[in-house]
Amino acid sequence: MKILEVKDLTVYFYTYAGVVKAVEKVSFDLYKGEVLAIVGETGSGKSVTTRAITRLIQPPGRIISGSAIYRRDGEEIDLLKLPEEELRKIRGAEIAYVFQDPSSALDPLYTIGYQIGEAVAAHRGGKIKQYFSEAVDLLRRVLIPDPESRAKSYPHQLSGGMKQRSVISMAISNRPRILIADEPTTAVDVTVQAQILQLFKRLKEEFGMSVIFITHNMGLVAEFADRVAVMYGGKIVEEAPVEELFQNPRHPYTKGLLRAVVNPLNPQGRLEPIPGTIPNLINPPPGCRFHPRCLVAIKGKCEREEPPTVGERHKVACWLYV
Ligand SMILES: Nc1ncnc2c1ncn2[C@@H]1O[C@H](COP(=O)(O)OP(=O)(O)OP(=O)(O)O)[C@@H](O)[C@H]1O
Ligand code: NI
Repeated sequence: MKILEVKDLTVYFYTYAGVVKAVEKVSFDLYKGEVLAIVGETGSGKSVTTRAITRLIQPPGRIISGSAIYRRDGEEIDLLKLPEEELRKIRGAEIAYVFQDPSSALDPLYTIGYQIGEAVAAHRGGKIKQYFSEAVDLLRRVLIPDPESRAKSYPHQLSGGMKQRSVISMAISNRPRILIADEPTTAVDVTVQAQILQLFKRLKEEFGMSVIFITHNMGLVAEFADRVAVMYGGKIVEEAPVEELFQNPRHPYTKGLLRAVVNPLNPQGRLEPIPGTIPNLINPPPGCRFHPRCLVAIKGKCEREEPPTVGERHKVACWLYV
């Protein structure tokens, strides 16, 4: 069952240098209870896409067009058209985010327990104090040792990994239906990263939460994702179940990414830049945005016309498959 259906999402940034076409006609689905990974080089539009789902785009950015249909109890809600007041009730509660930098999500002046209580109270009402024991419970859930005393700690008293887990416990405090984790793992080492994703997996199984996670680490994708969307230059170029993508990548860009991963000198499977530079999104290449870097581009075609997306379970946008 689809819980979220993003269609033709387009987001531009109006800068002095020109209009940055950061995300253009991006479509993808999220199913109930699945983990969808979004991968792609820096600047490919992963964060902008996921932030736009609940309209977390600040000026000079603007959502130009598209829809984001959120399905809840038989209801269909277009998040891009919902009045801000109603969207605010969904954002943070039903659709929660964990952002790149855990420190920026925590207030140094308040204890962790207080801040988690605050997150709960914001959506359920009542006094922050009454949620303290729930905060301790949440910290236990994200495997923080000695949660009673941790709840009384201030952010600076915690390690990076602990801070990240505290932020996650805030994000899951209202049992979101969708959790969006934007590189939740860069602040911590790989073992902790894997533990956190393991935790998401458990939450997904426990209460059917759907997860979108953004990462540069293909090892984590292979281990934790059900499906993968690959972004390049503001577009999704390929989308497939995870085993399918690893065994049978179709887009030349995806193939390049995966070649970089099986490199034994790169044991953690981090994405390595493939030859060439990421496109300028003020003047993106015409046709297929990847064509200037593509070793198998079809002359007279790829630099002229944009490839359509074909396929059902395994989607690809490349002229080689049309
Ligand atoms: N405030 C802004 N002003 C102008 N351009 C922006 C702004 N925010 C994002 N962009 C542009 O939008 C594009 C997509 O950025 P985005 O942050 O979504 O990339 P990303 O895939 O998340 O990269 P990373 O892996 O580094 O996090 C980039 O070209 C970026 O320069
Ligand atoms: Ni990002």
